[in-house]
Amino acid sequence: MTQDTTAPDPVLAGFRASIDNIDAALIHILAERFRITKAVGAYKAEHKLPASDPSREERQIARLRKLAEEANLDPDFGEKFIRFVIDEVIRHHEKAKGEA
Ligand SMILES: C=C(O[C@@H]1C=C(C(=O)O)C=C[C@H]1O)C(=O)O
Repeated sequence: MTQDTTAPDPVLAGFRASIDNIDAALIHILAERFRITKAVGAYKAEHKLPASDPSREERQIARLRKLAEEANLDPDFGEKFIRFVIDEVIRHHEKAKGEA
């Protein structure tokens, strides 16, 4: 017999309510991070500083991999996620330099 996927499932709905709250928090946290990195981009453009700082990124990634391990999160996933975010920030910084 196939499962009726339209029937309300309060257990699944409870899990999903929590996932929705966590996703909302992630969006707010990311928005706040991009708000501050935008200010960094403007500062770098004004002071003719390079858009990226690979040694800072290396330290961040090492720190976050350790935090991920301690939090029982796959450190490779943690690194991929922060790399994705940082690459987007650098793209914004390069654009800000082009506009300065
Ligand atoms: C935000 C900065 O600019 C870049 C972006 C980073 C980030 O998103 O964490 C880190 C280093 C830089 O490559 C910075 O230099 O601090």
